[in-house]
Amino acid sequence: MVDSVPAALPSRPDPPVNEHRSSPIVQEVSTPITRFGNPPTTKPTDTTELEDKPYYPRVKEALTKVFRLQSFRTLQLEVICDVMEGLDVFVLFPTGSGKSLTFQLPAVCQDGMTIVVSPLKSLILDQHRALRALGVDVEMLLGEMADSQRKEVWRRLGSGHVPKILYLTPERLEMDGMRSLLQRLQSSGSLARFVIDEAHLITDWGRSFRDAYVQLNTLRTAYPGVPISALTATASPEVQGDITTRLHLKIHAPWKLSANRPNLDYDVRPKTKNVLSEIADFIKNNHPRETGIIYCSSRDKCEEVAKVLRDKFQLSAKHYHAGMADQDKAQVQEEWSSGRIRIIVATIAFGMGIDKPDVRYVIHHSLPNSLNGYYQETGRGGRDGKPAQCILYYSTGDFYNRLRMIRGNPPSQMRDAEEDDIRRVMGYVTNDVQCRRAQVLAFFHEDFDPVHCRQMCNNCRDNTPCVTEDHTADAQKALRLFESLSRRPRARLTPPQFIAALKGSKAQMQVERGWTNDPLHGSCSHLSNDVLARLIDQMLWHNFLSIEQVRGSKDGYCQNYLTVSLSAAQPAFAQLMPTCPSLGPKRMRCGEASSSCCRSVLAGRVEPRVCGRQTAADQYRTL
Ligand SMILES: Nc1ncnc2c1ncn2[C@@H]1O[C@H](COP(=O)(O)OP(=O)(O)OP(=O)(O)O)[C@@H](O)[C@H]1O
Repeated sequence: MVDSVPAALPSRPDPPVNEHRSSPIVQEVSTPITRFGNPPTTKPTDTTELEDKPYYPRVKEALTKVFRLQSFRTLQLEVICDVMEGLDVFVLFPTGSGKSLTFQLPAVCQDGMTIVVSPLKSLILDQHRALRALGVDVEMLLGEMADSQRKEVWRRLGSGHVPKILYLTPERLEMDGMRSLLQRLQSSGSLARFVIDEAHLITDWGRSFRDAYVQLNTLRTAYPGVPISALTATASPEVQGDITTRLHLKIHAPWKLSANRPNLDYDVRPKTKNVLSEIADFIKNNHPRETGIIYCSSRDKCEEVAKVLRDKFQLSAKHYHAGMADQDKAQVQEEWSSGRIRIIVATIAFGMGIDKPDVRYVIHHSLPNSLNGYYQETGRGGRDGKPAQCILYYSTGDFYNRLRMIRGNPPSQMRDAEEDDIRRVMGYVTNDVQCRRAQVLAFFHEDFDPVHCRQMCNNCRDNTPCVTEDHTADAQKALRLFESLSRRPRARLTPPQFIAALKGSKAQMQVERGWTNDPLHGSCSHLSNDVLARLIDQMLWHNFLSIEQVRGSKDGYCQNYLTVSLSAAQPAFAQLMPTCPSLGPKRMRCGEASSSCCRSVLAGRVEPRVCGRQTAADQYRTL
């Protein structure tokens, strides 16, 4: 069983107030140009101007006295001033950068109530508890609350003595009575603002039919004049546009910081059958006493991995997934947060709202579902600003499993988008040339100069020279041969049989089936098996070919057969250029593919070109 949508999590324990409140991440985010080179997307203003604002003394006092923080992080004050002036704001800051303060602090300083719409019970419980610990007048409305508690909150809301902040899920906002109550509060001037936390879900869960998030598009018309804040760590320009339109935000542009997390080290490794002992060695050698997260794609896998780490490698690991009882989840999360267990092996149900500062590694035992998810999941690491390692293990098998799962659903736009997501992930993991950080950031349409990666990814650390070889013509011949062979009787081809046909094999079955008579049989005999296997993989990941699984009637085992998805004759083919740069101990001359070819990317949207030697950064553009 797989956890696809983050399910409600139990709360985590009270954060102490607060040993990481002036954590080094402040430095990192606030000095991006000098220390990390990558400038924030919105230029910080000269804050002396903002310090002249009439409300500044109140704001500054709240920062130190209520929130017990010493200074603002980059752009926090700018956003807070907009909020104090009753403007809509769209805050696009990376994970762990301190978005919450941009609405919590003004809420404390302003008259009226700020309503915070948040997707997960765990996020709500957590922020509610942390704010109460700071002495802020905050309430929440959750389905799971005791009747008496809920009634008390309703009574407060009805009496006009409203709290400064009210947290609820989007579904609560839709419930009977809530709209009329809020309209009454609005007419009495008691409604200060709506805040939509994790606003990317308006688009994402719109796709997965979380209707209540989509319904937020009526806030502006139902409560005209009430300002809105939208907050997220991840939104492509399209998603930003979608959020702005759906919420009818009146903004000039989002407040944006670079999504770069400079203290995260990105590493991608092929997954072998020894993956668990590799993981155990990595933990024992590098982080024997530190905390980490291991993400798996299914509930069963989480349980299995945690058990092996415990029983075989004597590591302190427990599993966590949405199939567990609330109480068990709460207990595991508490044990991990407090450091009694060091490793949590989880599905993506464990993610949003996890604010443990000292997570030193995040390992993906299976492929993440999307690059967006990968960014969010790795974003749980290093929230204290200190280095954290992110290792992703990938295998073609995991890709097919995910694809099969997606295709198990009826055709829909969402299914297509999910398929697109996993293909992009494969594009990322197999691009072992371009800076990983640059690839991740490019997904968010952010240009990143790999120089500023400071060798904090496995591609930047790898100095092996490489060349690009243009195999478009070979790929086209291969597809034409495949189309031709698959029109014949008994024409099912497995990938090894197809490679053999491309190499011109005279094996008995190739001859018997008449494949050797095809004029294109053997047309790629000049390529090594490795290069051909990679070419076929590229065509699979980019949907020129697909895999059909057939269960054998005798042994019950599944066999993978290739099928055609996109014909070589289609114009889309020319837009994708499978390339296969090869590795060698010395610089390779163009066209010299070594049989140990093991670095390859598919440079999409790049015009086919003659091969030539260039730097990795010149050669590759983002998919
Ligand atoms: N000005 C500040 N100085 C020091 N610490 C801060 C400051 N602002 C926020 N923090 C701390 O940074 C941590 C992350 O803040 P917050 O939870 O608001 O991040 P976020 O941007 O919402 O991240 P995510 O999107 O991952 O949930 C918290 O522990 C918070 O107390």
